[in-house]
Amino acid sequence: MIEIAQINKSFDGKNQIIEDLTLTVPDGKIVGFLGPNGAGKSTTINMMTGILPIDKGRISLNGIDIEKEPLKAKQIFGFVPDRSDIFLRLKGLEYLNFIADIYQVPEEMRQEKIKYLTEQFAIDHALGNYIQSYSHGMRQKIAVTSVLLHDPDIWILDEPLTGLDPKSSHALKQMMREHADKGNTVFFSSHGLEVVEQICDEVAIINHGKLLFYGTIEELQAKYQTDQSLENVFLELTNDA
Ligand SMILES: Nc1ncnc2c1ncn2[C@@H]1O[C@H](COP(=O)(O)OP(=O)(O)OP(=O)(O)O)[C@@H](O)[C@H]1O
Repeated sequence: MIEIAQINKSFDGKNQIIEDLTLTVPDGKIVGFLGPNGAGKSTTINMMTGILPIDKGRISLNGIDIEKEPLKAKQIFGFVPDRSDIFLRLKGLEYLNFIADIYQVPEEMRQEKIKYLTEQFAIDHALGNYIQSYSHGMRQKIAVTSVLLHDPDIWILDEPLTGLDPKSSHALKQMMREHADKGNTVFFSSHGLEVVEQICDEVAIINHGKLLFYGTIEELQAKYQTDQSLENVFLELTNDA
């Protein structure tokens, strides 16, 4: 579970980028995090993962405060950022072993996870090559693999499906479903409303750093008294004009 309680963020001390945002992401569900460009999704995720300090408010992951106990909190979540900066001069397998060392993943589990994940993403054949030689999609896949190696309870994914081919995208969506069905937390940001409609149990919509809606798509439609697609409701909800 992720508990975000009244968080605020400003980069210049004047403009409030995130304002009194409160949101609880429950276990056992896939939750989509939506908002137009610049709404504050990445800023929120960066605070959830301890990359950015929180001006006011608090965030806890499975009850562990990200600012008070950052190392403990970081052991229980896996984070795929929107842009993955990975070590291009390492070979795929070297990189995965490096990350597995950091998280102290036992040898047997490491082998098993690397085999399973890289086969799912069809990059198992390329693990002996330098990451530098990988395509954009392959780099994304190795980044996702590295994040899932230590089997984190909470998955936080910033635009995880961007750049993945249909087969790998399908595999990742399936993994997200299985992970949530086991009672874990999956939280991901996306601009792909069709994907969100397809796999999310609930959605959180923000604009200008404020939460506009949190609930199921059916609840969203009921609230706005419409049976329109998520895309249409989203456009209406985030239309500033
Ligand atoms: N380091 C920073 N310094 C100053 N302003 C920033 C910084 N990072 C983000 N912002 C501003 O904060 C606002 C929210 O940005 P953020 O990246 O969180 O939005 P987003 O919802 O993730 O957008 P996108 O969908 O385009 O990725 C934007 O107006 C952005 O310009």
